[in-house]
Amino acid sequence: MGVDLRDITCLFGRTPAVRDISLVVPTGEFLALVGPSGAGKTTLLRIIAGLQPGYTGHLTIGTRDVTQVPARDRNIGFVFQNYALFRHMTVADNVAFGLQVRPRARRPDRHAIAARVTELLELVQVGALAKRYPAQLSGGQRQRVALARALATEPELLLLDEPFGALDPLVRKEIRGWLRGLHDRLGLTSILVTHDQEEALEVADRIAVLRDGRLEQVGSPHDLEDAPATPFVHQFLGETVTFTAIRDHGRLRLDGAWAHVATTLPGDSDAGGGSVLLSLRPYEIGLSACAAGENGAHVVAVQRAGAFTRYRLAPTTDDQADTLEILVPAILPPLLSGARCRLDLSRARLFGTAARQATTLGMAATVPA
Ligand SMILES: Nc1ncnc2c1ncn2[C@@H]1O[C@H](COP(=O)(O)OP(=O)(O)OP(=O)(O)O)[C@@H](O)[C@H]1O
Repeated sequence: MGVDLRDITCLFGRTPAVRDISLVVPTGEFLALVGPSGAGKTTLLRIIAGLQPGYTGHLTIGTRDVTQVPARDRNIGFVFQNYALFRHMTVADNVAFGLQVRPRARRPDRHAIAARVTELLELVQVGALAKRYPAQLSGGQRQRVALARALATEPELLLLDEPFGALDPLVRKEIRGWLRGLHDRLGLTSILVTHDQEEALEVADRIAVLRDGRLEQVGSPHDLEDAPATPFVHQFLGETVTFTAIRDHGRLRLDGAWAHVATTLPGDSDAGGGSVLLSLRPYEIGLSACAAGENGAHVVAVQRAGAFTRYRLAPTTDDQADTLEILVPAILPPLLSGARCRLDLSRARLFGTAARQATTLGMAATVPA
């Protein structure tokens, strides 16, 4: 069941928690909602769930305008981090609960409920734990049971708010891969709120980045990495190294402390002036030995970091304030501390001050540098 949000705004007092968000989540998609704390992720999820009154705009789930439809009639499954299981009920009773509280006309009989519970517990791989109480389960098992409970009423839309937040990283990694498989097998539409960018990049078809209640960008992990709409999106999804450059008749030149360092820069499709932000992942910067007479960056420190070598570089021998750290695959011949080198920044995304457009080298390569 797809979701269509149109011009959704939600105020708490006079403070907007969600501002004018329009977003379509097609049937079958796995969407991750990410953003800093307070960005409005939970509020948006609660609006879709029907748990958040007082918003404006239009919300369609499937083909139904549900703006005025209460939560219990939306046929949605929820799993929240703190959505504790009922402690006094067994695992099986917890999962059966959603079916048992249905009005008599829509409630399956006792045998059908028992069969459904068995099927769901098998599905989430906790079939042997049906008679246990929540206190007798591990965190990962509890979240699987919470998921089985959410799926009991056969929702077509699954909303997950930090469902794995309390789990240790290894269990978390395993359970999210498993959740993605379940989503595909059951043909669900899922929306996952997460603080964990890696989790979002790993499981989601598309990621919606929220900031201050606004939708900053929505796209596939690939889109967001290759063509982030704003520096914020690029920085939010991973570590970055940034430089400022000046636009000068279709060419770029670095500004500030790095201006005189030998550098290969990306092409620029904008022939105007002004300054540009160059943003790269630390492992996207290339290092090579300087040509004779070139003014290279200074290698201040070299340290092996797993599959990478971590270099600390400075623009001059006595500038310690502007150093930057980059990662280079450790299989490349190492440069020694004290060496001088040319920087290859050609993989940078460019963010113009006016247009806020991202350009990758691939997109800009048709324009002579
Ligand atoms: N019931 C409420 N009353 C007043 N303000 C609220 C309420 N719920 C949320 N807010 C505010 O709305 C904004 C968005 O909150 P929300 O919980 O949606 O953010 P979030 O992105 O989910 O944050 P987190 O990642 O920390 O959970 C925040 O500024 C928050 O303080």
